[in-house]
Amino acid sequence: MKIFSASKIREADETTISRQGITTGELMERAGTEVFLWLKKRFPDKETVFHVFCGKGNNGGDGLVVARLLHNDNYKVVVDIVEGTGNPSEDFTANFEKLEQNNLACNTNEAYEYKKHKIIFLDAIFGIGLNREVGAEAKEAIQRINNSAVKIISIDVPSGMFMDRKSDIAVHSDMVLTFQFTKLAFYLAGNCNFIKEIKILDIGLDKDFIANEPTQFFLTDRTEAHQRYRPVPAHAHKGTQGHALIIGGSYGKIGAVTLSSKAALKSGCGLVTAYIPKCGYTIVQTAFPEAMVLTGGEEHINTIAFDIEPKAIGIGMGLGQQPETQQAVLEFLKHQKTPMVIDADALNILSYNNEWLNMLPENTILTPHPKELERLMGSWEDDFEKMEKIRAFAKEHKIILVAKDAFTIVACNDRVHINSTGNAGLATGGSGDVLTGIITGLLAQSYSPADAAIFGVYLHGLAADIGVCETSKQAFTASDIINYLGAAYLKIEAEKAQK
Ligand SMILES: NC(=O)C1=CN([C@@H]2O[C@H](COP(=O)(O)OP(=O)(O)OC[C@H]3O[C@@H](n4cnc5c(N)ncnc54)[C@H](OP(=O)(O)O)[C@@H]3O)[C@@H](O)[C@H]2O)[C@@H](O)CC1
Ligand SMILES: [K+]
Repeated sequence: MKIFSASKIREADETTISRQGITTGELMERAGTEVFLWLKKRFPDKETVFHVFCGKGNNGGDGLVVARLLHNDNYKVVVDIVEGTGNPSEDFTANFEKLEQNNLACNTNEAYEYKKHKIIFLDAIFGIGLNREVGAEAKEAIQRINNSAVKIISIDVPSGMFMDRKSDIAVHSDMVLTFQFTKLAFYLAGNCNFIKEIKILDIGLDKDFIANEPTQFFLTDRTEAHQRYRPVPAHAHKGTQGHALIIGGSYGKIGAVTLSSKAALKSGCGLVTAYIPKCGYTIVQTAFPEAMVLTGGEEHINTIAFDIEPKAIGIGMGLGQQPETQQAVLEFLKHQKTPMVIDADALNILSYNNEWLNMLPENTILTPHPKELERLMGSWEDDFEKMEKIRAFAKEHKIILVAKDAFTIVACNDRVHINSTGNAGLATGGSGDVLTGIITGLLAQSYSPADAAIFGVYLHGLAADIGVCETSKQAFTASDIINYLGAAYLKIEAEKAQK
């Protein structure tokens, strides 16, 4: 799914108004109606109290439409107009007047007499139009909302959240009902406390505009993942499903390479060879009998040489950074032409030898976690700068960068893809090793590097989303990601079949 900037969303808005021959007020009525219908379905109990906090712009206007529709549908509605939210917009004023005509008064300071669990706060103070720091009055309203113990639903965006820069204060939403497009700011690490759940409401913006307007940002949602997924061909055999080579491990870190190798095979490739130091030989052969094993070095890898022809290579997991290992990795990378995923210690070795980055084959995939990312490309001021640096770094070195985070980012071909699956259960040792294994396994199955990275990250997160429902987040381990890969594939197959 495309992610547009606030100014592009305004363009979509204007194009829709002109092509569909409607007014801005009619579009606002449509947007408010979608919110109303969603709320009505989710909260059918007419005793529910909706306390709507409105700013004076169009986000506040949306809030007023919702308030009126709820009121006319016999819900209990309380409306507060928040001061210090700019000059009233035309459509805000029109809807404010309609509210009076419908006998719904604002700012009545009405005390709730209702049971607490039936109160819902609707946040319509600011939307995508926030363009300066929030002033004292609006801040107070935001704090009041946040300090409440009730369910908070934001219209379009959590009020106070900037679309293009770091936000210091914003509503902490349980649910954001956002119009037509998801927003980039929702996925940034610094904003993760502001949103628990996102629901995109279709408000019928112009389809041609959405299809044709270019953007650099995409959300890897279900549709996007389905497009990249390649089912196993009916005539497949282990020779056609690709051979993955996983290089890594050192004394005490053989688990990393074992996890990675298992994940590669479970992602669907035909054969897996693990290239490890001799100290891991019995461990890998015993823990993972499906793998073939090659060795180089005793307790750490000191040479990388083999006579097999893998279709993809994953390197770095548990490798260590002994000088001999570093030398072996650099020598190895110098001659590589095979599609490759570089992770962990192999990435660190590359960061100390930055000039090597340009020698990597085009579209080599790098999978750093935040610390490794910083070592590779330097630090960043905020999430927006980080995103921009990632995009530019991938472009400059003609590589694919998989920046692991709560919402993992894949930068390739001057585009940024934000993953939508995964959860805090993935914050566990070895989950990165598993991801590298999955992506290598997909590469071996002839996925393009971009598809392997984007779909691999999605699949990894989906396995965790399915898994934690049975294991809990606390008890979820990297091995569970591998165990639930099958369920993730089955879910994707079932969703595709439903279409
Ligand atoms: N496009 C769509 O798909 C549709 C969009 N719709 C809705 O419109 C929303 C965008 O509305 P919006 O442009 O009126 O801006 P909004 O966020 O309400 O802010 C209000 C105004 O406040 C001001 N202001 C800014 N910062 C401030 C501050 N710190 N402190 C005080 N004031 C501040 C600033 O005005 P200024 O003072 O700069 O003139 C700004 O314009 C969008 O999120 C969605 O809900 C739907 O109705 C229809 C379909
Ligand atoms: K809002």
